[in-house]
Amino acid sequence: MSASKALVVLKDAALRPQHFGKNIFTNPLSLTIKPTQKWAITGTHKSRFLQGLAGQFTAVPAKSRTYPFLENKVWPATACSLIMFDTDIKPAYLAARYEFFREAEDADLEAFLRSAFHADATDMEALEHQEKIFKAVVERLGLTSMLKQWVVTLSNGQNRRARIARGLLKSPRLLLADEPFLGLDPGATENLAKLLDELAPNPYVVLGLRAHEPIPSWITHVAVVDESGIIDSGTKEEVASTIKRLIDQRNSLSHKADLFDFKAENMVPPFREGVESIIDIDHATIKYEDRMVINDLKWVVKRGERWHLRGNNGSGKSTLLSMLTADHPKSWNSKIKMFDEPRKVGKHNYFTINRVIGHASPEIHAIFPKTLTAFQAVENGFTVGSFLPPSVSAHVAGGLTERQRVERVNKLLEYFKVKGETLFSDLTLNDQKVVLFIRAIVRNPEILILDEAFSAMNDESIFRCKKFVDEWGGTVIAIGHVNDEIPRCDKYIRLHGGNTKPEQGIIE
Ligand SMILES: Nc1ncnc2c1ncn2[C@@H]1O[C@H](COP(=O)(O)OP(=O)(O)OP(=O)(O)O)[C@@H](O)[C@H]1O
Repeated sequence: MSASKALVVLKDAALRPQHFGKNIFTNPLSLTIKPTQKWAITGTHKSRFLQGLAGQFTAVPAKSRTYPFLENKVWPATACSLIMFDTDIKPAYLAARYEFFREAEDADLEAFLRSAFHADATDMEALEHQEKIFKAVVERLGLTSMLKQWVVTLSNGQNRRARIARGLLKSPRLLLADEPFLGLDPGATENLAKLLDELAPNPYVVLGLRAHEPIPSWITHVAVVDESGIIDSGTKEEVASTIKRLIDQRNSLSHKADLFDFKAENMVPPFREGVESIIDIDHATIKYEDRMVINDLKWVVKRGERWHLRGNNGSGKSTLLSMLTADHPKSWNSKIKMFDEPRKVGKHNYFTINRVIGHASPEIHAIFPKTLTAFQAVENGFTVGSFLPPSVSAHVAGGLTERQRVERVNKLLEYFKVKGETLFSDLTLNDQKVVLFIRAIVRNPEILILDEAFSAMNDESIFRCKKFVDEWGGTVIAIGHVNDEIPRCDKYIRLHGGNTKPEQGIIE
């Protein structure tokens, strides 16, 4: 391998799913990625472009996409590793995550990571090398203390880091990481950005970033891609004005009149006479074996309040929400009051609790039945429970007639521009997230829980969803590491894992 040979050369290339299929980009693509350059790809079609760089899709004509740095017999699609987070969410079953017995096929983190190694590496030198890389990658990604933990119990941010680690342990020659920082807290983002900078040439790295995401300082070149193809490419400085234009377009969306034409008719949040607090948690603590995750939490949520639940990856945010939604075994605790009533087995059950909650989260997305149409998926929001398929959860809530329910589903789908007859699996990632958001609000819940609900949505959808939640007057608890991707909140609670008590305050 010559260190001076280009990594990827596209020369008037058309990319197609199959040889005779339709071109993915309207215009032919030309771009050369040199080993001395560090590229980021951005724009609306960056993920498809990254797939093309990773050797997926057919390039027409055949020689229009080449990998000069690879030896002749190396197959590009195996030498290049593409990590995409948006389409491949952890398939953790909500409740199973917190249960204490495991299925035989569950793996601990160490086994999961080691499965990346080639089984044929048997000589001592190769094995020693593997161990060295294993230790370095695990340490750099802050995973050492979790090696014996079941993969399914990792938090979202920890799970992402685990998957990047596994991608690196496969020893690709070129690593393409699409939105690797999504869902990571600022500290984890900084560490990962530093690691990705230092890796080249083992492997070379290309990033996929959203236009408004900060570009790491070490990125030297950027390509901006939309459905037509590459609209600009060059050094970071050369494309700065194109990126600014994209960000300006995004910001101007909030002023578009047609975004505000939806009236949340009949969706005035229910009111309970004489009820003081919606949620009242009185000094609760949660431990996994000896490890404290939630430390002495005292939290009162009043009607109509909007809370931003903050904290680093692994600080206990999802654990807290799972207590509220009765997905956690410790949810049955009289220290948790809802509507001034302490939770009691016999008096409350999973369905009575979730009847008042609308919930969208990455976990629900991961286990959501993909064979429903968008209409059925939203309608499923009238059945109580965060994950059960409609045939199982027959508890219908919402106080509407069937006709009114159908009308509301159709109106919401229309407002959010999603076609009801499309299969959930055929929707774009953006539309899947939108459908899950509508599913959470369709029943007009008393408490709306939005756990990273807007992340990976496009700008227009984020504006529409935020606008909707801002107009709707119910109680909201939102999680999101990026401020742009949460609705307006007036209070925050910050969790610190087991080390320090949670802190609370007003958002100015
Ligand atoms: N069953 C379990 N056994 C042991 N540890 C667990 C278990 N379930 C969760 N954890 C740990 O509890 C901690 C809190 O996880 P949680 O998912 O609540 O974090 P989070 O704040 O939501 O993180 P993120 O921002 O990454 O989504 C993590 O360190 C996680 O690894």
